[in-house]
Amino acid sequence: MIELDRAGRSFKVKRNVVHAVRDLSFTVSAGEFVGYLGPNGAGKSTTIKMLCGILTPTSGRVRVAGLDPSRRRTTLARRIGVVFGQRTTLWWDLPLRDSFELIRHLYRVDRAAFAARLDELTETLDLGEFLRTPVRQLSLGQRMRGDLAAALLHAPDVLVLDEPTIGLDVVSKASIREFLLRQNAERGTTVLLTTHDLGDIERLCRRVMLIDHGRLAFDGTLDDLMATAPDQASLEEVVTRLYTGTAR
Ligand SMILES: Nc1ncnc2c1ncn2[C@@H]1O[C@H](COP(=O)(O)OP(=O)(O)OP(=O)(O)O)[C@@H](O)[C@H]1O
Repeated sequence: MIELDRAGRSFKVKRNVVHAVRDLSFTVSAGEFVGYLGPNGAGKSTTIKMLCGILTPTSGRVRVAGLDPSRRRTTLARRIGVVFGQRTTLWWDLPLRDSFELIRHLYRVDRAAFAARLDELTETLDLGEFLRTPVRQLSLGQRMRGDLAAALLHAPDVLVLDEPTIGLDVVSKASIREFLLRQNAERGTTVLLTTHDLGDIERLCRRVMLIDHGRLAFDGTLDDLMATAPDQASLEEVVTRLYTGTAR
């Protein structure tokens, strides 16, 4: 479902070249739920932007649902849902329901399919109480649930999440995690999750990829990841060792 073959992306900054992502190869199969970890500045957001076609790779090849994201961005938009936890894709002054209606038009979702999907998402994400509330009046947790619904209204095959639980309290996090697990298990949605919250990884991901300085530093199961450190180490300790290079 997601395929990177020696993908790279660099940026020219004044006279220097920043290699945000280099020589990155991995495959995510349909139905997988994969955690994508890495320290600040490792290249996670750059990877995600290449996956949704916002950035074109400067080398190598990227495919999502068989499509070249930067060339087929509009076609791909029907197959992929993206949530950037730090930013909203909703219209700030509009009631949540109106944002969803605009998204229905943008994605040309059939009216009946949209109504059914919205009912389902309203129930599973518990949106009923604030569907008529302008987005700017929503709490962070409510807004995040709205953003998740917006990313899934067109029933995409792939969901890419960039820090979807950032700033949320434990109860809101738990309900979003529960929702994502169900979305993956019941609908078979492929999920790539970027997060600095290791609780998200422990609760949701069987497979973990770790990127550091733009390169893939680990790709395996959560158990394999834990096995890189001595017994009894917590996930936080394991990841810290990898980030600081003591395990390499
Ligand atoms: N548009 C840009 N122009 C120049 N440099 C960039 C640009 N976008 C990203 N970079 C650089 O590329 C590197 C990777 O950045 P990226 O945002 O992908 O990291 P990240 O892993 O998402 O980090 P964080 O966890 O802090 O969000 C960083 O050194 C960053 O400064």
